[in-house]
Amino acid sequence: MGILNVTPDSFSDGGCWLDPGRAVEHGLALAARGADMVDVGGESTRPGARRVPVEEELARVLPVVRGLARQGVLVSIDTMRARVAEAAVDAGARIVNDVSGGRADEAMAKTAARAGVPFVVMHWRGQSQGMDDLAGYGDVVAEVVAEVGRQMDAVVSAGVDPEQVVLDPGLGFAKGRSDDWALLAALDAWAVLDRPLLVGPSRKRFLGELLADPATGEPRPARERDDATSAAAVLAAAQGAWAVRVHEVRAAADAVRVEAAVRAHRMTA
Ligand SMILES: Nc1nc2ncc(COP(=O)(O)O)nc2c(=O)[nH]1
Repeated sequence: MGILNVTPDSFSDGGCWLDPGRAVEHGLALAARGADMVDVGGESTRPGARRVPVEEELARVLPVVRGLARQGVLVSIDTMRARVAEAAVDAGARIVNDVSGGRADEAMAKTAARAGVPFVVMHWRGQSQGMDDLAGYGDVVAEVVAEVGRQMDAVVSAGVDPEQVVLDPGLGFAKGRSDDWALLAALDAWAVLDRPLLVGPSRKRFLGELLADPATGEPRPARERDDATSAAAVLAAAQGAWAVRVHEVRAAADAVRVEAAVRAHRMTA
């Protein structure tokens, strides 16, 4: 899943694709470089981000969703708003990716149900302003899986077809320093929910901290975390992830193809 943030303030690529024409070009480039789908988002979800008015979010994403869908790209809409999801599906989006898993907008689950498209339910504990202090787990893997399981039950009871649900551990969302690593190291724990898993490690803080400058302790800059992202992508693929959400598609797509080749060889050996 290639990331296409049409925002001025996303943490690693904010402002690059605000022009719809450039955004569509970049989405096509992501598809050409190996993305099976392109995730279009019009509202940054980085910690501390302020909400964007719905009209502004619509204005940012709809021309891009339309332009990409028209060219045959499988488009996912990254939004917490039912109204944006509905308009994006009308414009050709075929997946609804809601980082709040239907919790930020009570109309979202019914909208996703009506749209009849795959619905990503990500682990989320609250809006970006206070997200970091919503961390705090005893057993992060067990608790996150349980919380997402409950959220999946909630959207299914609102009418979403369980077969359409995709789950996501929400790396970087209400997670402390070691939580992201614990989750990435134990994706097999999600098998209990028996749903495809989307994982989003790309350029995130836990990678930056791992790669911090030994002299200064400064985290590696976000744009210099793509190699680590590709490594995380392989580890997710090796644990059976359905998809990995990344900025630098070519590197990650090539890396997971290596993993698939090794896995295929093992099966035939
Ligand atoms: N399903 C899903 N969607 C997401 N959307 C935005 C971000 C934040 O990263 P960005 O600002 O680089 O898009 N991360 C996720 C994620 O981990 N999973």
